[in-house]
Amino acid sequence: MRIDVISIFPDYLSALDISLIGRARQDGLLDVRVHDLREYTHDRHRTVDDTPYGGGAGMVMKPEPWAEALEAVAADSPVERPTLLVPTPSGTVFSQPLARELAEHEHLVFACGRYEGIDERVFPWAAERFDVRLVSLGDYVLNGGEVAVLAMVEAVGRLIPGVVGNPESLVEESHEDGLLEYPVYTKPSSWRGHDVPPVLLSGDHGKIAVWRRAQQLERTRQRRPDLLAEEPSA
Ligand SMILES: COc1cc(COC(=O)c2cn[nH]c2)cc(-c2cccnc2)c1
Repeated sequence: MRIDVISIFPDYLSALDISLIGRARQDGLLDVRVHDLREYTHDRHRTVDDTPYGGGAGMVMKPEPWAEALEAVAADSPVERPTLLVPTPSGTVFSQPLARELAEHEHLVFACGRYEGIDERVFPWAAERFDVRLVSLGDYVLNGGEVAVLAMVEAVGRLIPGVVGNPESLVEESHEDGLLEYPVYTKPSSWRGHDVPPVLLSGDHGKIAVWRRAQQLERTRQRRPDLLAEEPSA
């Protein structure tokens, strides 16, 4: 998979050089390229933003640098229509199913917005060449999309075969089956007056599986009842 990230703070993405994603890049499983949006400006001050039409506080990212950066990325894309992902509070919610879908794509391009956002006209313009997805990581506002991109690249990258050493560890995990994960424990079995639930020391794998599923349901009921909400019957 090829991943391109466009940002005015490319160094923010240096976390992609280390750990799991860094190793996957060294192993040739991921081709990650980070681009400085300012390389696509032509004025002395390398301007990427301007005041908002209609007034209001803050600044808006100019469309032209984005168009030139996206054209450059599309020019040597391995596919006809790369997927353009734009982290924004006004996007559809990112999820494990979406991460699984994106892990099948050949070329992902991430646009990191800053300021109050990107000129809205960039998205219909980009839609001629890209499959444009505005994606939210949650109902809060960050100063820029970089942190969200790091999260999404990790969520998607770890699903690519070979990136995670033991693919078994990808099966039983939070949200994979729509429920929160069960509690986990390791040695010592008694720690500062807190003991590991005895069932986990029983060696009875059937009972352990039942206990774990019950824990998942209880946790999900307590912390994320929305995940259990019944789909409205059609
Ligand atoms: C592309 O346009 C953006 C992107 C971002 C960065 O992403 C997030 O904040 C985010 C992504 N999932 N959850 C939060 C922030 C704004 C923004 C909007 C209003 C005021 N201030 C900033 C606009």
